[in-house]
Amino acid sequence: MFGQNFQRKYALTDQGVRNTKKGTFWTFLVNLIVMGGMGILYLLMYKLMDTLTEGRPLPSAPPLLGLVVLFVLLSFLTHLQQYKATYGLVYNEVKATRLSLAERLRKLPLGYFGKRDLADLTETLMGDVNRMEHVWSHVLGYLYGSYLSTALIAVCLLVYDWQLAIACLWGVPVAFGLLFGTRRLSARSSERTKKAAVRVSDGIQEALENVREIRATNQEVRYLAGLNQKIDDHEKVTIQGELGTGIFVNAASVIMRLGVATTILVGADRILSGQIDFMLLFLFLLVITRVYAPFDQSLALIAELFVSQVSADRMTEIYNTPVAEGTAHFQPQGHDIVFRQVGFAYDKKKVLDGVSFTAKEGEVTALVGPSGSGKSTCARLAARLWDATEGTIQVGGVDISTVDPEALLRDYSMVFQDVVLFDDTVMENIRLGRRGATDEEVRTAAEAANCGEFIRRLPQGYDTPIGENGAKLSGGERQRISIARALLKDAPIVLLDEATASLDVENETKVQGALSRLLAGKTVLVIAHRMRTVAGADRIVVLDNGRVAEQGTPAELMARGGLYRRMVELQSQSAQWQLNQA
Ligand SMILES: Nc1ncnc2c1ncn2[C@@H]1O[C@H](COP(=O)(O)OP(=O)(O)OP(=O)(O)O)[C@@H](O)[C@H]1O
Repeated sequence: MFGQNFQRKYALTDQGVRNTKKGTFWTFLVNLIVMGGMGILYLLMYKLMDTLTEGRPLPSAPPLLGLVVLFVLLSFLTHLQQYKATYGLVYNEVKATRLSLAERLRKLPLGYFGKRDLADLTETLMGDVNRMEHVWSHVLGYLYGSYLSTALIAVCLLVYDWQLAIACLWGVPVAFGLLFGTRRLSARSSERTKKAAVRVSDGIQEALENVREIRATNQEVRYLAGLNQKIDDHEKVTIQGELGTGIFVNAASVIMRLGVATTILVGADRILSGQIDFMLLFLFLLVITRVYAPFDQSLALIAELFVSQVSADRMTEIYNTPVAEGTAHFQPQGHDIVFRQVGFAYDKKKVLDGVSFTAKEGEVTALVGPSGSGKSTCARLAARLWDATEGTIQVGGVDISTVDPEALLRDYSMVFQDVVLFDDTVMENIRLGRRGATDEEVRTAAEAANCGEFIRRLPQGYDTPIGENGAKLSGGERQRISIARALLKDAPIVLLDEATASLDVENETKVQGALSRLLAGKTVLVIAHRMRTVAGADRIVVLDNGRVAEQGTPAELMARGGLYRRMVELQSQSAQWQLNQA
């Protein structure tokens, strides 16, 4: 019952499965003990009836009182344990699940993040886990515990009097059948609601991220109208979904309660024909109230279970996506990067084909080519941010597809155009380059990256918080911080993606000074659009439409008169372009 399928179905951790078992056991016990309470009531009634009809003396109070006290005590203790095993333990499950999902996401190949965007994944980590928390704490244990206790009670009733038992229990399978029959409908409407919710989060995130562009193009009214529409759609499908589920749950509950009427009818008929006495009918009526009580609650719970299946599936999908794996033991002979007949496709679109080149240790290898020719893709593959679909990439003679990405990336520093900074102090943002670096080492790296001067001007120097994604810094300052990080890491391979593209002349000179310190003696793979930047490279690989068009030293390529030369000439023409020429 609680095997692997169960675990996957409800996206539970191993501990979560153990907790659910405990919750089920205690719910089972609680239901039986409460049923025992009904037994005491029945006994009391039986004795009273004897007194009234047969004139027997009233039963002695102490044993009955003892029984009641025992019942209260047992009931209290089992409820307490049930509470602990469901609500208490499950709150840890939420934390454990979020951590294990985050851990899994950390290891997934970048390609996965193209399939599910940020808002979608945030919705899983926050919304879906929250929804499942309610299922784990309020549903699973109760439901499975109630299944077991009802099955046991049903068997006892059937043995005792099968006709009355059928009269009182027939509604249970019919009600459940109705809910299970409409399960697909609930799941589909829940999926619609979920998609609409993700569209709303996407819209809000996009609006916040692009607030500058929206204002600059006077699109506020149009954009907000679009967002409003998404919110209205979400509201509509949510109401439709809840209405649909509500109708089925209430119908199932009414059907189940019809069992009381049939029990009375069958019971009355059998009393009249002298087959049973009134006390037996009374016993069955007492028992069915207890059988229905947990199931009444369960019907709503089952509906919730169906609706929440979409959330569980979205979490399980993360667990089931294969992670980029490999050996943690990475000991290359040197750090030459060798591409051999590398091919790559994003989904089905092939963007690299038969790419071969070597970026040697101690040299700067520049990747150039028209926009969309595959330069950034090559850099991503070189760091195993994605895996090549054809050919091999080696670093120091080791095929990188066999190396654990985390172990591999210890040997890489990356400086990209879009620098990512965290909402923390300058000091901690640079220290990300090498955890455990001393304050002094951070300062030395910052000075070498020409950061010292602007950091000293900040109100609290190195201890100044820089806002979300470094909002309080200029483009050049952000880029120099990322170079300081790379200097601190001092990895043997440096990947540079158009690092100086968006800077003014003064900043560019400062960044370039910092870069030359960073690059000395390393294997450097640089993606550059400006031919001026790459004229000093040792080797240039020219990509065109996903293939290597030509490669060699800048002088060789100039002499060859191919694509590289054309690009150099085109850029020197455009360098003379001025605003008034438009
Ligand atoms: N995540 C992605 N999913 C799908 N296609 C992508 C993705 N990233 C890039 N591409 C496509 O792959 C091709 C190569 O892109 P790539 O970014 O490597 O080129 P590039 O030479 O670096 O371009 P640019 O100089 O404009 O940055 C392009 O056609 C691009 O549209």
